[in-house]
Amino acid sequence: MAEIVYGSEIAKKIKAKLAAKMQALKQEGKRLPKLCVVLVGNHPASLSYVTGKEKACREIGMENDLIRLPQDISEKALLDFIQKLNVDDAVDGILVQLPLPAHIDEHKVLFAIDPAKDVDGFHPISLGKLMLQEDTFISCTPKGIMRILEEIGYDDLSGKKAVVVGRSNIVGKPVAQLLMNKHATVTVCHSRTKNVEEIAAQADILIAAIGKPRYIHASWVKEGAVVIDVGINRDENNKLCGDVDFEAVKEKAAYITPVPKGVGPMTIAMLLENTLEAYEKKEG
Ligand SMILES: Nc1nc(=O)c2c([nH]1)NC[C@@H]1CN(c3ccc(C(=O)N[C@@H](CCC(=O)O)C(=O)O)cc3)C=[N+]21
Repeated sequence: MAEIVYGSEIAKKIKAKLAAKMQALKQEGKRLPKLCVVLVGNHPASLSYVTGKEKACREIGMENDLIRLPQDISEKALLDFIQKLNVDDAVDGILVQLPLPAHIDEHKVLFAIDPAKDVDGFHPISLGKLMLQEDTFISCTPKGIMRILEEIGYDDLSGKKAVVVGRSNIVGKPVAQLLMNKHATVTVCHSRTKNVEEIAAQADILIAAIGKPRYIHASWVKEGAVVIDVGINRDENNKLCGDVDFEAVKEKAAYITPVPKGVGPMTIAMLLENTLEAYEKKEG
C-alpha cells in the first residue's frame, strides 16, 4: 500500500516560506516581486488555472496582475503587449497561459518573452540552458515533480530507471532532462511506443503525463515504484482524475501522487518560487 504524496501539503510549506520572504521585503521597504499572467480568450479550464495562480500570489503577498485579452486579438498586438511587460521594471515574471487561440503562433509568443522574466521556463534559451545544465528557470511542473522526489527522500537517482510517459515540450521532455541531470536512466514513451506497459513496468520512477484518464493500469507498475501523476482529466462522470488508475496502482506503488492535490499545486508553488528568483536576480 503506497504512501499518498500530497503535493498540496508540500506546496503549503513552500508558500509559507515565500510569504515570510514577502513580509521581510515589505518590512525593509523594498519593492515586491510581481507576476503578470496573460490570458487570451475565455477558455474555462484556463480561466480556472489562472485564477488559482492569482489566488496563490495573493495568499503569499506577491504582487500580481491578470491581464485578459480578447480571443480575437492579433498576434502582432499580443507581441506588442508582451514587449511592454518586458520593459516594465515593476514586472518580474511573465506567464502567457497556454493554449493560445489557433490564429496565434505559440512559439513566436513564447520566444518574445524576455528570458530574464521567463518564469514558465518555456523560452528556447531557458530550455537550451536546461539541456546544458546551466542556471536557468526550470518549468514549473517538471520542477515541482523533482521537488516531490526530493521531499520523499528519493533524490539519489543514480542507477534508477525512470520512465516518462508523454513527450510534451512543457512536461515530458523537460522532466526527462531533469531526471537525466540527476543521473537516472530515462526512457520516454509516447503514443507511438510499442509495449508501453512492458517498459513502464520496469520503472523505479514512473511519470504519467499523457492526458488520458486512468490510462496507467496497475499491471504496468512495478511493485514499490514511485508514481507521479501529472494528468488533469475529466472522467465520464466529469470528475477530475489523473492519468493513473489511482485506486488500483496505490496497492502496488511505494509512493503515489493523487489528482487533485498532487502535482498541480506544486506547479503553482514553483511558479511563485521562480518569480521570486527572477526578482532576486534583477535586484541583485
Ligand atoms: N503558460 C502556461 N503555464 C502553465 O503552467 C500552464 C499553462 N500555461 N497552461 C495550462 C497548464 C495547466 N496548469 C495547472 C496548474 C495548476 C493546477 C492545479 O493547481 N490543479 C489543482 C486543482 C485543479 C482543479 O480543481 O481544477 C490540483 O491538481 O489539485 C492545474 C493545472 C498549468 N499550466
